[in-house]
Amino acid sequence: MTEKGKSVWSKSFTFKEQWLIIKRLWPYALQFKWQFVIAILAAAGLSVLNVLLPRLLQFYMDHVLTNKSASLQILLAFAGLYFLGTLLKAGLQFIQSFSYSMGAERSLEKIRVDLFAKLQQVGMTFFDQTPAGAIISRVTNDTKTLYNFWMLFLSLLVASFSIISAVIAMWLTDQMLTSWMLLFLPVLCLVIIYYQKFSSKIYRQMRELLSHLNAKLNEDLIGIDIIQQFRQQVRIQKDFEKTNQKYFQSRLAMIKVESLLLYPVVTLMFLLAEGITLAHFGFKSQTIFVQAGLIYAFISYLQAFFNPMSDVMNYLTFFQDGMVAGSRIIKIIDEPLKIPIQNEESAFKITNGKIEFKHVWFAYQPGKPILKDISFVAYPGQTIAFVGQTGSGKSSTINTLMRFYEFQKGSIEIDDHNIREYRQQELRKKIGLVLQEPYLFYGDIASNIRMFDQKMTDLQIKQAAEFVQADKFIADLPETYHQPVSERGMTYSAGQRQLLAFARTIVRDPKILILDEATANLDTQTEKLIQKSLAKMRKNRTTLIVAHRLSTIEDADLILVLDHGQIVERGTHQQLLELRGQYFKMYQLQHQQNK
Ligand SMILES: Nc1ncnc2c1ncn2[C@@H]1O[C@H](COP(=O)(O)OP(=O)(O)OP(=O)(O)O)[C@@H](O)[C@H]1O
Repeated sequence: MTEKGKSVWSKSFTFKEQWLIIKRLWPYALQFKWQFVIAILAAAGLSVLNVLLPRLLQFYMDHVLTNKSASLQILLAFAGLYFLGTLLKAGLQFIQSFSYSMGAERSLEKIRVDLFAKLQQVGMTFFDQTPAGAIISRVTNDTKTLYNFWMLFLSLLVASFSIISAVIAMWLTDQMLTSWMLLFLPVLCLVIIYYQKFSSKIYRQMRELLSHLNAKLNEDLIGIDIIQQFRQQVRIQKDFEKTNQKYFQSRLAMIKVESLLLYPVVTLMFLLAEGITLAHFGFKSQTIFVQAGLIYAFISYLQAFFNPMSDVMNYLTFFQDGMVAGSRIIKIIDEPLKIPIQNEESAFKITNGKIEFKHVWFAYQPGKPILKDISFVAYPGQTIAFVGQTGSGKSSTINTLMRFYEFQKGSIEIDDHNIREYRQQELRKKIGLVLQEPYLFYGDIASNIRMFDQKMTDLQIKQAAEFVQADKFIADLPETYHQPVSERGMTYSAGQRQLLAFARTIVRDPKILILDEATANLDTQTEKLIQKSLAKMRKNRTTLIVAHRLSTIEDADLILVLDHGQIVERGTHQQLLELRGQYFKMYQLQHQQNK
């Protein structure tokens, strides 16, 4: 739903907008043009066969069956010919459906790849502004919707071929009756338009309710611990049942509309046309002899004329959806890159790990500075700690150094070179970042340390685990380094997950280490254990630590106290205590709490 409560699915597009969307999606289809061309040729062949086969039967009924002197060979020849024709029809049907679906699926696969590639480049700002659920929906649901949109084109083509060939065949059989049948065309168009309007509305409601159901499910699963803690299960269950019931009702409405209108209306018109045909030939037979085969053939042409209409009606329901899905996909593909630019030609290497912030200003949103005039130097091997109230800008300082976001004023230097002068790969390789909540991937312990770098040896992984003292808990696991990890590693304790994150970082031997509240989620006992690993990791590395618990950073070479994005105090633990300012107050407060 949009902010005004109006659904995105009801967005209407002007003809120009629709044309632009189709024009943008067109190149994806063009890449698989041969699949589509083959499918179209098969569709054309099918429509020709659909009129040739009844013609053959007509001849058989009127000239062979009625001819008593026809030999068995002729009868068999007709049977064989009809059988071959039917076989060819089945073959063409297969080619049409298979080739078109392949082309459609391939083009959608390409769209998904492009979308994913774009998501890797758009930068953090995009993710701040776009909910994860919406992005997942773009890559999965919207591309799936486009499949039906592609199928609409096929159904329109098949219907056009079918109508043209049927009308030609009917015209050659009986011109007057064909003229009457042509009167059905505007009626059919009206039925299609009416059905499309009606069914699209219900379909849209159905989609909204489904996304509502998905969102509910997502929220309920993510917040399951809070739900249980606050004993909200019954309310949540009832809520879910209500949403589910609404969705069921909308599905029911859709099923009713489809069952009532989709096929029966076209069948009804076909029956009417059939009745007119029989009446027409009945009257005609009063004056001239009418052959039975001719009537059969004409009715078969009528089938070819009416049958594809149900498919067109069915797929037209997805037209609006296809437009919405297409426009949203294009929006991501066209999203301007917000990732900070690095000099990818540069050969600079980070060798010492000196970091210098010079009067850095940074804002997530224009005009709202979060970091104001930040300056400090971290000499190689030193540990610098950032402390301050929540929201004071500690993590934002790290975000600018990690180049997740572009800062606006001042400069950041590493080993006396502008940070923009390093290749992104060099920065990512030489700066190790450990966050408060480590993310473990589906796989096993080893793959989570290796981070899918196949060049890394098992020995390196073991050494890294030993270094951070993760080896002890790994040795106790039934499958040690091959113990499976699933569901973001939720079967491991917070401390174990953090040790794995340390091992994963240290195995890459970074020159600079950044710990953003890396021990905040741990109990004091585990934290003490982990501090030992951290002390080893920090040796010979420039380390920036963001911490709430001041006891963990007392030994830092420099402590920076941030307040509303500014450094308000700086010094060692001892110096800051003597200063009796903000740091002193924070220290006293924590000290009292710990007593
Ligand atoms: N991605 C973002 N987009 C917009 N504003 C943000 C974003 N991240 C943080 N902020 C804002 O920037 C300010 C500083 O946030 P930051 O995370 O740097 O604080 P912090 O000192 O690390 O806080 P904490 O100790 O709670 O982690 C806050 O006002 C916050 O609301």
